[in-house]
Amino acid sequence: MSGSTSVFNQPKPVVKLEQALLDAINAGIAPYPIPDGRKYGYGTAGFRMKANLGLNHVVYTVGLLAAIRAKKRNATIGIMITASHNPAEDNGVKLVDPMGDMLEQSWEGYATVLANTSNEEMAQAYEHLVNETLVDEIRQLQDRPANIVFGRDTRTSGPSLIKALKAALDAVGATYHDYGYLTTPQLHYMVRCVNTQNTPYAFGEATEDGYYKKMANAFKTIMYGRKIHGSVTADCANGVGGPKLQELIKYLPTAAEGGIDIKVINDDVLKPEALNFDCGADYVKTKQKAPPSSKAGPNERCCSLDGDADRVVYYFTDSNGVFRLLDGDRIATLGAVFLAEMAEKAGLSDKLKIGLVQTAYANGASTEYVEKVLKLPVVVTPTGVKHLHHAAARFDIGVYFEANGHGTILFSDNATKTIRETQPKNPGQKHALDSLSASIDLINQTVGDAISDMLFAEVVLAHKAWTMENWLNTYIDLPNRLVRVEVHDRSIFKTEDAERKLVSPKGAQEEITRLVSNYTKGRSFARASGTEDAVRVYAEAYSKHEAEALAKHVADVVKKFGAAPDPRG
Ligand SMILES: CC(=O)N[C@H]1[C@@H](OP(=O)(O)O)O[C@H](CO)[C@@H](O)[C@@H]1O
Ligand SMILES: [Mg+2]
Repeated sequence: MSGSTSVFNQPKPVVKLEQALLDAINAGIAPYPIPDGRKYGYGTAGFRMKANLGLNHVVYTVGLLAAIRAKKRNATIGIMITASHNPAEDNGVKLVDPMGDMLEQSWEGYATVLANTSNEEMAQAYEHLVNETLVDEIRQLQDRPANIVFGRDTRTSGPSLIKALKAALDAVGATYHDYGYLTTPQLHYMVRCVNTQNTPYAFGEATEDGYYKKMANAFKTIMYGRKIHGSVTADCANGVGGPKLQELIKYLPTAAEGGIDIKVINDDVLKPEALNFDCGADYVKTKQKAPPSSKAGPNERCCSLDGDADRVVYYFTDSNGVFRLLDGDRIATLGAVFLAEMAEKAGLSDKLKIGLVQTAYANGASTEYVEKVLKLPVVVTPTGVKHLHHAAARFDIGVYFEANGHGTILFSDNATKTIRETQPKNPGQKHALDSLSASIDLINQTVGDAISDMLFAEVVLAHKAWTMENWLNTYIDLPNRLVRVEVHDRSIFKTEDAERKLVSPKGAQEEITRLVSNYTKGRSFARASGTEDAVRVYAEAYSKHEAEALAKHVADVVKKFGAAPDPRG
């Protein structure tokens, strides 16, 4: 992109990099020009697009940025190549920061600028970026090693993208480890393990074997003396989660040994076009039905992962043949019930502040259940996992989930220390402390992890001896409706109060508030999507009919305010 480097504060480099390095950067990117007219943006989920629209150019620039970020943080940085629940022909790339969290938001802009830089300007842009980000420390930092680890999902475009990535890392002399196939949360886990090894807060062994062992050991500890009833059918979206779950199963005790019977379906990674097709978490959540391939009978426990295994939802067909979804809100409340109960049994209720974090899309009945029945605080944040993650980190035990099934549970350093150092006074307290301690290891705290979340849900159901019906009956979801409205320019829809109120266009919120007041238990909001060119309208109310009517009326308000300007002026 011509002139792209002008966004950096320093128009002229303060420190000149060696010509050999700049030449290597230019030579490396030569095979990967930006196709005409393409523009890229680092969004909620990194860069994501049809793989053949210049994604290898983008991946190369992500490699360059990762090297700079690794020097800046003096730590290993992760890169994941995946397009999650998107169709097979898409792919994407995102960066993972040292503790296994998402790239710091202030660097997303650098990623976008570099991705939009033309091949001719790449070395110069890299030099500018080094000067911009490594500022005063530049002389020492430039000489620091840069270490990167990366993995990918099963898409056919993966190998060529990895080739572009390696070209970038080789050009700037970074060291790296290629993990091959990994789920997104496994890559996050590896990054945290690498960066914490030989420290008092070591996260684990940075290998797949280490990941499975840590999870399996924690599972055995919590399961002690409990029994999982029946089997769970896990739909793996024909993605990388399939083989990885199969691998984990080898480490887990079987049902006969007091363990778990996981029936893996949709785990065909040899048919690339099958990925996320008519299966997976996104299919089940948006279509509100089981994948057609599912053979599960009435009341049988099922769950679906997405293509990179960072989301999971549960479901079953009840005795009347009605499909019942237990989404992220349900997994969150299930986790909260268990952890609050264990904290109480461990005598730590006063010491551990447990809270739930949701977005405005969480069903109002789940919020009411947590606040009124569980008597735990609920915080609402804007959409996007990074917002939830940060809010959850403010609790001792912070449970966060998006309704779509992406979420995890965070334990603060204080909580971990308290749980691990409290001396039990009786067997009951010991069991509760052991269960809490094992939960810390079972849950992948770096990011939502479908496999770990699934095991945790299974363990909690076993502890409570709950059937799917029992779980469903903890509260009754308010009927709801999500509508997508296409408008002339979605950027005029600006919100406040965790996206629950529109501040612009002027007058729109007043109309929505007036509409909502006509409905029993009515709640509705409109916000611009961060991932699609549309405004989303969510509505819930006491009855299905009312929820649908409210959604339609609010969508009409959005259409009216979002209509194209009158061409006659
Ligand atoms: C209503 C909804 O499900 N929104 C999704 C969707 O965001 P939007 O900004 O609404 O397009 O994609 C995000 C990224 O995957 C995910 O975090 C979020 O939950
Ligand atoms: Mg995903």
